[in-house]
Amino acid sequence: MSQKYNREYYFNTVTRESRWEPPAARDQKLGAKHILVKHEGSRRPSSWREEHISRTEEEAVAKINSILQRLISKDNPERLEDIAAVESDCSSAKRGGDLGLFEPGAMQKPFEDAVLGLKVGKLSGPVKTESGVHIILRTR
Ligand SMILES: O=C(N[C@H](Cc1nc2ccccc2[nH]1)C(=O)O)c1cc2ccccc2s1
Repeated sequence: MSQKYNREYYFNTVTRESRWEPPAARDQKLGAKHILVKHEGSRRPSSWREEHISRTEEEAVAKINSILQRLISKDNPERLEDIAAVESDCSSAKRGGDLGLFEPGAMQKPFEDAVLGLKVGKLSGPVKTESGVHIILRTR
C-alpha cells in the first residue's frame, strides 16, 4: 500500500519494479497436474514404467480416453494423482503428475495453450504434444 497516495500498488520481488496496474495474466506462473501416455512417435518413447514404448498414437489416445472415463465417472470417480502414479509416462508420475509451478513459455506450446484454456480446477480432454497424449488438470 502506498502511504503517499493511499493506493495499493504492485511490487515484483524478482525484478524489484513497482507499478500501479496489477501484473498482467501473461506474467503469472501456471500450475498443472497431468497424465501422459507416450507412443512410438513420442520425442522420447521410453519412461520409468516402460523402457521401449511401442503403442501407436491411436492406442495412446484410446488409453487416455479410458482414463478420462475413470476420472469423470459419476458413481466412483478416481483421483488424477492416483492414476498418474500408476499410468503416467512422465517422471512427474512420482509426484502424482504434479508439474508444480512453471513460467509461461516453459512447457511445449500445445500444453501451455491447453492450460490457459482451462479454468483452475478443470480437466482437459486429450492434448497432444511431441511427448505424447496428455490429460491436464489446471491447478493455478
Ligand atoms: O518433461 C517432463 N517429462 C517428460 C515428459 C513430459 N513432456 C511434457 C510436455 C509438457 C508438459 C509435461 C511433460 N512431461 C519425460 O519424463 O519424458 C517433465 C517432468 C517433470 C517433473 C516434475 C516437474 C516438471 C516436469 S517436466
